[in-house]
Amino acid sequence: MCFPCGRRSASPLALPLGTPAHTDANTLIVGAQGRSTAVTLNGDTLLVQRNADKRWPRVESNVHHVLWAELKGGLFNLSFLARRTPQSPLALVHVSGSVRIDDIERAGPLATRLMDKAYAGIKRHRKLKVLVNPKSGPGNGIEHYNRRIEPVFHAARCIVDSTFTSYGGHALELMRELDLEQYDAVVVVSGDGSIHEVINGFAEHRDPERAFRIPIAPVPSGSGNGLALNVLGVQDGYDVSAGALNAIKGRPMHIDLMSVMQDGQKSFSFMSQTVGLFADLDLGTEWMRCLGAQRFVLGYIFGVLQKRRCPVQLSLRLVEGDKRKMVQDLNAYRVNVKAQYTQHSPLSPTAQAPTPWTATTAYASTIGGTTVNSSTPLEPKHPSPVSEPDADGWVTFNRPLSYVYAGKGPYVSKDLMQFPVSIPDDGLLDVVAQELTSRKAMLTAMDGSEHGDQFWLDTQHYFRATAYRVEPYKSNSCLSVDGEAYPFTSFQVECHRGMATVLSPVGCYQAEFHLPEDEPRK
Ligand SMILES: Nc1ncnc2c1ncn2[C@@H]1O[C@H](COP(=O)(O)OP(=O)(O)OP(=O)(O)O)[C@@H](O)[C@H]1O
Repeated sequence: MCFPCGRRSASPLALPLGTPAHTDANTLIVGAQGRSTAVTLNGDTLLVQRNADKRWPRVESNVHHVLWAELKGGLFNLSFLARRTPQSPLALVHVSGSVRIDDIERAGPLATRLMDKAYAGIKRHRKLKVLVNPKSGPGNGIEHYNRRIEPVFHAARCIVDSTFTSYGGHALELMRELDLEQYDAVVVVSGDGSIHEVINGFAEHRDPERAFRIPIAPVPSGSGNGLALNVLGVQDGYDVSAGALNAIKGRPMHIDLMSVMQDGQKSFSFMSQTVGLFADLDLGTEWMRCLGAQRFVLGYIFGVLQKRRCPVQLSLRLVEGDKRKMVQDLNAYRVNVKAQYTQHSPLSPTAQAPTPWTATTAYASTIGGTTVNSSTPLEPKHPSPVSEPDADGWVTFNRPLSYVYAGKGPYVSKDLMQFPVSIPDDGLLDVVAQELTSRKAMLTAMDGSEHGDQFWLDTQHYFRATAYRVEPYKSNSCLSVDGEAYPFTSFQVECHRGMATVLSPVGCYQAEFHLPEDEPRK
């Protein structure tokens, strides 16, 4: 019999006469006549047919979505995640019932085979520290946790220690004191603000190096959910069940962190820092939190109509300024990481993710916007937007700005792939300097921003750098770090290679970005 999430099985019963026998060696009939369920494992495909369920009679899934399978006291129990349609979120399905006496000998080995495949190389019974932010996004974190996340952990027999955060800064305090022996991963049911706190809590831990080796698993319940989108991909980036599955089955992946030095204080950022238009819209739309990600779109339109100049001086320690080369580096990286990422690397608190990425081709040194790498002899079409480098290799951006947006990870929200060529662990951060341009051009730039199309705009200057500095020449503006408000004073950011760890289903950011087939947009 199949039960929706939460209901428990019937007691083991001898099946009545007349129950159909199993149809082939890979199929097991579970439950009593009339309400029986056929469970078939064929390669990696799990098929569950439950004729009594008129709404969802045929459930197909991948064996990697199996959370648990066992034969216990004559009952066959199976829990897994499946999609009702290819676009649906993952739903929890339970099958539980007695098996025929004749089939008992096959039921045990089938359960073992399901579990061996489902957890190949992955530790079972993960010990999870779960943080739930009740206030993130539209404020339904607790409901999501109780209805859709905790039942998945329960089905996978995880050992869960959960805390609902009570105030801003609570997650940071908990992570600062975290007993590192106790957990395999920290699961964060929130948006990016609570992840920012977890990172900074680890940084303040008495053993920060070990704390940063504890992988973070984002479960999206905020507005932007940048980390969840980058780790889970666009389809699953807003699916709390996919986030829970990644907490149970994901493998460690290194990510770079960025230190933000401001007024003698150091903090860490995992996603982004922005001043100008995007900081104003991020921080100025807090009151629209109930709208979820839509608040960013409305904030952008409002900001463009105001057309304010971003009052800062931007300097960078530049490594690459050739957009085409960046796309080529990204795709070389993706080929490499997919080959390196083993499906069977085990997860334990001390497990090592694959080593941080080293570019196979040396980075070009880029001066004044012109790449001086002999393999990509592109001539600049326009006067350079940056100065000649000083003795320490710093250049200064010399055009009026609408915004500066810097960070790691392609998506900052579902509607904006701001850093399409970002690589998780190469020690470089991406810096976007958007020139002040017409309102029409800025509104048009929204078109395709979910695919990163704005990357190709001539007025969008895109740099890869090891560090950058922002010096405001006015005081009345905003700085947003990972979506959190910071003082609007001078700051310098440096990239720290592979410093933190996240759980990932695939070992790299899940976002495709390629060279355009036709000419880039102007
Ligand atoms: N119980 C609470 N009451 C008030 N604020 C809280 C509480 N728990 C956590 N917070 C704070 O809520 C802030 C916002 O949370 P979060 O970033 O998770 O959501 P969001 O801003 O909607 O999502 P995103 O950052 O993805 O846009 C965090 O900075 C965190 O400090």
